[in-house]
Amino acid sequence: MRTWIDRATWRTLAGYVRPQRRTVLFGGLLVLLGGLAAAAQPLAAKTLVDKLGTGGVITGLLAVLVGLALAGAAVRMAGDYLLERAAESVVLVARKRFARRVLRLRVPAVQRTEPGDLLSRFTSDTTLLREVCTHALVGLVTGAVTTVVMVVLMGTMDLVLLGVTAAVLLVVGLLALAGMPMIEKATRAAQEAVGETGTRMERVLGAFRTVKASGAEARETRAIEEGAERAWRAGVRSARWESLVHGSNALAIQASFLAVLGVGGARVVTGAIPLSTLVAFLLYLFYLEEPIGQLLHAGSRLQIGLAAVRRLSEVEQMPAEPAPAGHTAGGRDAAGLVFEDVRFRYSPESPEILRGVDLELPARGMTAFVGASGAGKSTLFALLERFHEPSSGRIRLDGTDLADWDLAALRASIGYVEQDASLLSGTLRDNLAYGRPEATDEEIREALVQTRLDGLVDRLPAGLDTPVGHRGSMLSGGERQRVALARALLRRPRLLLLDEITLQLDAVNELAIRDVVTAAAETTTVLVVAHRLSTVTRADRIVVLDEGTVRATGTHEQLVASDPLYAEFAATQLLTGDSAVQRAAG
Ligand SMILES: Nc1ncnc2c1ncn2[C@@H]1O[C@H](COP(=O)(O)OP(=O)(O)OP(=O)(O)O)[C@@H](O)[C@H]1O
Repeated sequence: MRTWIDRATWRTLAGYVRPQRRTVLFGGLLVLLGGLAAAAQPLAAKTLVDKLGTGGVITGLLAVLVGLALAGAAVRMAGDYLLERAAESVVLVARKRFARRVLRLRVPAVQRTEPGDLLSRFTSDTTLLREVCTHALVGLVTGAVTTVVMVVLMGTMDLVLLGVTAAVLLVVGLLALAGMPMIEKATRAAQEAVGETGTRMERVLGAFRTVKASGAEARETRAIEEGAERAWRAGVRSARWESLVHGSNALAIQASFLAVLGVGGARVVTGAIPLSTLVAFLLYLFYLEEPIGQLLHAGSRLQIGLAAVRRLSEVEQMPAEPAPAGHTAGGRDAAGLVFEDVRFRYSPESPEILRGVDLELPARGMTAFVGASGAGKSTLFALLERFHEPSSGRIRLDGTDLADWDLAALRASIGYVEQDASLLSGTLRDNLAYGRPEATDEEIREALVQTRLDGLVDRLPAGLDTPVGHRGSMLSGGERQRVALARALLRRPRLLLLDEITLQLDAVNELAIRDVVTAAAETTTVLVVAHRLSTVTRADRIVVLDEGTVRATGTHEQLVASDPLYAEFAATQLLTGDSAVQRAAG
């Protein structure tokens, strides 16, 4: 059975339980002692009945019985508490491990997943671990040990009756073995459906206005409801198998009871066993229901947990970036960059996006990348951040291959403003200081003035402490861009990557931002993806990308004179808007 031999799943499970092993062991021992105290009760009862028959004094024995019951219950309670505590800790460990792993995942790995699904694994699947790692594992051991002890004790009393009992119990065992994998399968299906529902929900919330503007509310509601119903159906399927497995226990015990009563009664009549043995045997049968129930419950919980562990370990096996080494800040000077025959495709099946990029960029100054949509401009930036690795060729920063840089040190050198500048929910201050939490108020204010956001901050009700909403939805597109630029500048980068940041800005702000970027280029290596003529004419050099290769490099004037295709591109595709900028400047 796949369930029992899947090594990765067991390894992950063991990883969650290991930190709690002492508590689990001790708690399990207490539960076991409680079970054994219960197991001793029928024996004491048998002696009591025997004593009653011979007219002996029973007060001492009665005290032992009460003492056993009380001590058993107390020990059991303490054991249960310890196991519950360990169970919560197991969930905590799983959540921490999951969070650590997710944040270290490589960008392409995350791009292939759905955030809603990852979220459901983080919140829902980890919760399913609560019982599996403690109660289920302990239940398996204590249930098995108590059952064996009881069976041995029953065997010492009468082997014939034990044979009758064993035959009936065998049926439960077979039923349970058949049902267990079905529980795991149904649980996994239910959790997968929960993940799909989460994905669908995240899709809606991520584009809430588009959903409304497209009138897609009913369609999306139906899709989410269908996912929820699939989860319900699988959950019910699991419940059906669980109740079958658990219910078979009571049925088997009752059937054993009747069989033992019949066979045992006959044996008492023939004098093969005394009445007290039959009474004790029947009592054992009833006590046996608990450890067997424990075993079955543990087995089914284990199946549910294994389904969850399997989903969590799938994420553990996704490719991750190396763990951060000691953070080395690197130098402060502008960075020199060299691309050597860089080729790249997003996946083995996808077309080659960069097809041999050769480029040498000096430290300091602004380089503008221009080219048709899809030429690979943003992809080049993604390679610099090492979100992806080149398929072949090398990129060298300050003479060192990017692959040999400590990832944290490399990223600490870079300020990156993406095409769709992402803000995080939180306050404006959180967003500005995100790349450099230790930035002082003075530095933040300076970055605000540079990016012309000081006026906005003065207008906001709580100034820098105003929440910006989910993904910055309470700011305008242009404001988001400028916050992202201020955030990048605050990092004091050696290499500033700006992906189409002026597109959403009005003339006044564009002019201001251009000045900031030009000033930054005096001390920093600035690479911009440019769509405006005004940006390229200010650049120290322009790199024309054409279908993944460098078509030409030079200044605007040089390229207009030497490259008819660039001249045409500049005339038809670069946005001018210069008259508005000039007016603003004037
Ligand atoms: N994660 C991805 N997986 C697969 N293909 C991708 C991925 N990201 C981008 N692409 C493809 O790679 C090509 C280059 O994309 P890139 O974003 O680098 O272009 P660009 O020059 O920046 O274009 P634009 O000016 O429109 O932003 C495009 O054809 C795009 O469809």
